[in-house]
Amino acid sequence: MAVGPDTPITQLAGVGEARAKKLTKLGLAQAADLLTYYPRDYEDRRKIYTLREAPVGQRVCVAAMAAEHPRKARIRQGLELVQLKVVDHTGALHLTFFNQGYVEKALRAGEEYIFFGTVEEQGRRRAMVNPIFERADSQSFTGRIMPIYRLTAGISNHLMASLIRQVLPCADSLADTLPQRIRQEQGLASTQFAVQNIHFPADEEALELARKRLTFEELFYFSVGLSFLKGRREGECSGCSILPRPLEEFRALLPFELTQAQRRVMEEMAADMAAGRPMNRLVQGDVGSGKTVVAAYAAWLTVKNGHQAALMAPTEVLAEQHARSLSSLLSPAGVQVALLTGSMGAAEKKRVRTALASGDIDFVVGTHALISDGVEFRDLALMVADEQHRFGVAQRAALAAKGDRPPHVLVMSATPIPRTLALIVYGDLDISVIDQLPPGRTPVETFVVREDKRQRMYGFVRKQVQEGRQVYIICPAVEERSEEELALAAREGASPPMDLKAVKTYAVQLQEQVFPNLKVDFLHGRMKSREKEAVMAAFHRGDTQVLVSTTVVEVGVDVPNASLIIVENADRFGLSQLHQLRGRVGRGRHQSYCVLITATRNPESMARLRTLASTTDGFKIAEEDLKARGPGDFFGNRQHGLPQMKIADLAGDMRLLNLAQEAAKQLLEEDPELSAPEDRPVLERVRQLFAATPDIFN
Ligand SMILES: Nc1ncnc2c1ncn2[C@@H]1O[C@H](COP(=O)(O)OP(=O)(O)OP(=O)(O)O)[C@@H](O)[C@H]1O
Repeated sequence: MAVGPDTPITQLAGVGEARAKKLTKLGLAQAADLLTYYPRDYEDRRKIYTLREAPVGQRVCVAAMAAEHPRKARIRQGLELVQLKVVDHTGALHLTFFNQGYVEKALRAGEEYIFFGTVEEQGRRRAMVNPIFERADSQSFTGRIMPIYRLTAGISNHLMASLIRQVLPCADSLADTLPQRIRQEQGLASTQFAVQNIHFPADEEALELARKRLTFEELFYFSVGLSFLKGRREGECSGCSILPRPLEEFRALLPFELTQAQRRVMEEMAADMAAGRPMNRLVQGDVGSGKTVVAAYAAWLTVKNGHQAALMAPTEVLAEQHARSLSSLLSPAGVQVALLTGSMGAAEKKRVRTALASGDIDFVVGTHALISDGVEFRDLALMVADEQHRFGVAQRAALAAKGDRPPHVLVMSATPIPRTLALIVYGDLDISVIDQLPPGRTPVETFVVREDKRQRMYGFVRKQVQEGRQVYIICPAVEERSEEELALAAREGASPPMDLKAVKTYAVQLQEQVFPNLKVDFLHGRMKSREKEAVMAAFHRGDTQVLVSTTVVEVGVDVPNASLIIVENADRFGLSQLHQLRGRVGRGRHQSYCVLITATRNPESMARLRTLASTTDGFKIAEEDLKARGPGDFFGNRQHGLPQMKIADLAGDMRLLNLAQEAAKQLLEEDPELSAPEDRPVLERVRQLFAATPDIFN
């Protein structure tokens, strides 16, 4: 049967109904899907050893002849094994296959095979368990560089590779969608060559060429799509024009001088908002760099121009804090600030909604509830969102559809994102970076500590409190662990989350047994909004000295008098998250400390924690985190509304990204509508790639 790009996988050899279901889970339904299911890694199986030379303990290929008929034996119910001896002119090797009954018939005495597996020494003899094998004259899976694929239970790498081998011939019928001139300029291989060699590379050089071609292509189509998105916005002149006002007028409201970086970002925003088209800007800043005041400035400008502004915070705790501080900052300037969160009483919510619709409230601060149905604005001209909100393309489009014209959008990110990644995830946004901390901050001293130092650490807590400071103790609470954290813990082979300190129990225990003379309180995400508010307010006032909490204090919480943060089970958190947590201290004039407690013996986990202890540069930490966890985990399964990358390695493909962006720009300058015959396939590919992104073409 000839396989074409749209041949269903069920027609491939080796795929029954059960396997088809599993493959569908991986997004594989037809031949074309397999062609773009790129390997995650490769294994060099080119060298074929003699039995004597094969190194012990490594996965290697050996060539040998079956010296006998395989012997099958049933050990017990559910356990069956096949054994045989293979030989070459240098020696012998004993093979054992568990539960692979077919081997009995697949291997024949006197025939030559290649076996791939780990050579073990069993006493004086050499052995291999469950090797992969094929006839010596075949060399499909041995004797070459083998692709390693992402898999799912019930689908082996061997099977995946054999499926891809079946569909590879149809790569020949693929048209090359990259215009010839771009291919030539960039020195790129053809589609056929690239697809063939990304799966089954002839050698390292061919693999490199294939990877370059496919990565470039992916980044190129992505860049073209983003240019369309941006271009559409720039064509929209319907944004609300916000007239600039002297920065000094706003500065006069503040108790401190703005940093140079804050001023620069404020000017960038003001220029965007005055331009008559909607602003779409991402403001990044390390922890404590003073992002709130930048957002406050945008809101102040908007309101002073007679429009409304909204700010969405990632948690209720933070929404309350922002509402409080922004209200005290901006009300002297005549700005009416209100809070709106999901758990407020119905009557209260109704009152705020009515006031928003009538325009009595100028600036509303809330959680995600703000963009839920039923919230109407008289004249919303600015939306400030947090990066954690997944406030991607789709959400922005939904919001734009609410009013008469799209509002200005400011996305705040407390997680410094490496620049490559920011370009990809927020590629359709302009980016500003607050790369300076307010003056007078001393870096937080960070220590990685083992359980046996616990008593000393409690002593340190008492000392800090005696000096008038306050302390956070963070526990990863069972019920609040995200899937991301669970996956991370599972990967590191950590025990199930039973031993984790549950917040409430731990707080009570500390109060009664460890700090009877201090005031200890606790906070977690499951508490009622009012309770949370009361706990945070008491901590802000300094009534509580030790606050035991889950990561609800992770982002944004600002209590400058707190000088010590202790993180229990620190190895369970991602690096960027720990950096955020650490950012809760060191926000005032006092020398501050971060203590990371861990019981882990895993060297990688320890290395990660030490990285954190050695630097306070959030961008450096984010890069390490990205390297360790990969972009998928780094962002969780965050929907940003833009296409997923299949091959581009976001941490490392900066140079290719630049080339691809340049090429995209040049192409669109030459042919803005992509209407020339050789450019039309580009348009088609971009359409497919961005099929799920609302609003890109129309
Ligand atoms: N230019 C400045 N000079 C002095 N203090 C400042 C300045 N800008 C902001 N601050 C203060 O620094 C603290 C941190 O500011 P803010 O809460 O805005 O940080 P952030 O960037 O949101 O950090 P995080 O992401 O950690 O929440 C606040 O107490 C704020 O009042």
